[in-house]
Amino acid sequence: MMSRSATGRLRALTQTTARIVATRPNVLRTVAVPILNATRLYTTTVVPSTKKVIPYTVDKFPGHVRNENFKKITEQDVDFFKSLLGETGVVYKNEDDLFAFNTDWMNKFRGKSQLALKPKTTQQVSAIMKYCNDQKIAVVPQGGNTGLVGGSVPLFDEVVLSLQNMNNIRGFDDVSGVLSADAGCVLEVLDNWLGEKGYMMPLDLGAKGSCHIGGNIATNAGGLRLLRYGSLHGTVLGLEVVLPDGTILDNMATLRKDNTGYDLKQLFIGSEGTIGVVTGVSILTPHRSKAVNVALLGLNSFEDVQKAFTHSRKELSEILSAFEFWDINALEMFKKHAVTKAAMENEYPFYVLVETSGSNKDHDDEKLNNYLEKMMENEVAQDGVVAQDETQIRSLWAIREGFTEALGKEPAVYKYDISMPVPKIYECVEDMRAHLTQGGVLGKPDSAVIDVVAYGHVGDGNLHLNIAANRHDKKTSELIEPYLFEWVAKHKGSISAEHGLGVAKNEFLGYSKSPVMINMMKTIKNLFDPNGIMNPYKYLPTK
Ligand SMILES: O=C(O)CC[C@@H](O)C(=O)O
Ligand SMILES: [Zn+2]
Repeated sequence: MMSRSATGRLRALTQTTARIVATRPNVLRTVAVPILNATRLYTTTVVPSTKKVIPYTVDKFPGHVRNENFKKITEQDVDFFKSLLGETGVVYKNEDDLFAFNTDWMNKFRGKSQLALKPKTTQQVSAIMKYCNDQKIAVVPQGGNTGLVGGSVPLFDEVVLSLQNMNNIRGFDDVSGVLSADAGCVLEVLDNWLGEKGYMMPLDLGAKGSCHIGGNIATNAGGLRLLRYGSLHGTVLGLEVVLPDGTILDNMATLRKDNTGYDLKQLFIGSEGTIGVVTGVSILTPHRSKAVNVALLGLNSFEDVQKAFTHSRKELSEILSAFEFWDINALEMFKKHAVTKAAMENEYPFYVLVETSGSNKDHDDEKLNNYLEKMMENEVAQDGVVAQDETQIRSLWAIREGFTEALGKEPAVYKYDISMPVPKIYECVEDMRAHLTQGGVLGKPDSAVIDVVAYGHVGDGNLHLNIAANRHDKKTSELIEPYLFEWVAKHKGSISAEHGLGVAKNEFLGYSKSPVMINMMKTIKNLFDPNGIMNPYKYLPTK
């Protein structure tokens, strides 16, 4: 751990496990200090609890109307699906079993589907889609169901098409690093499997223990490694997709270069199951880094967060693999719900987590130490800890990955995932706090809003603004929306940086896309899905 004495010199702390400390400016060394004891909050399987009474989405967020062009499921339809998938591939009219398919993991959205299907092959997915298209049965493709905008659960009686039984690894080329897998493979399972071969998945999310690679692609999930490895639009080389009419689009390419025509796969990345079902993927995977370091810094202002970020790009350059931030409010929220010891002696308004990944430990250590030393010397950072082993690395990441689940334990939470120029990020948070205080819903003991907390991916200009509340009420909702979206649009940001639109953000698309663009999106949707059966009521504005 590093800390600054009153005289501005760096000093060793007097605690007991192991870390880096600066004894005087320019010299960093490892000393005995404690590491926090944070529990990992994300459970490996996120299953909603049936014990809680969750209101239906259509009751909680009124205004949705069932499209009566869609057929209601009959016993004959169920017989067809059973003949195709067998008894075990069909879940019908069993409230308990259907609960997990109807409810998102945050227990925020709940549909009324009576039928979930669990195909094992692409051919079965194709037969299901052909049947549903012919019969005009609405379908919601579902992966690990860890989304945050209600995109993977039905609203009314749409059939849930779960990819959970399609979880085979199809192949791996250890020269090119290209992995081919079924869409239902769990991200962490793929990452562990690749780990044994010295490779890793190019994306990492807090929900890795539950989310499916197919869902990641359908939502264009960003996550914690995007800064280093880029988005799925770059790493996905090929896709296998079943179109709404059952056609199998086999584009499982493994080529890095291919300039022959429109790059069709890109359309499906981030399409949230509205134009096809992703059933297979080939993805470029990087080598697993031999040397990984994680440092946590305490800072006084968001100005300093930005300075720390700019310096990290300059000083750490090619070994920088993540740069995440959170504010003290997020940390307090984490501590409220997790068993944890403080990572630092004092508290700071802001924290950043810096990760480096490289192939030469000595080289990386030296670079990181130089960077940290500069941050301390220049008073950009007020305090810092550096993880000494894998357990400590996981403990520091557990804080960053734990905010979502901690917030999920609050009575209600308004979640926003926005991107904008980095200097604007915290202005947005402060502005929202002032706006809610002025509006009379924040700041008093009986206020509807408990706290406004902020964290996110600084390197990607992506802020996760979360407003924890005692209840969802009209006054608070109307104060937040469309105020926040107008703010984002004014600063040329995006109303959904990485979580997608689903049923939570689709009506606000106009704040991020022009009418011309929205019309073009609608044309694409109609081209692929003229009957509109794929994940209806979501993604595009309905009003
Ligand atoms: O809870 C959220 O708002 C963000 C979830 C996820 O995108 C993250 O970065 O932790
Ligand atoms: Zn995120």
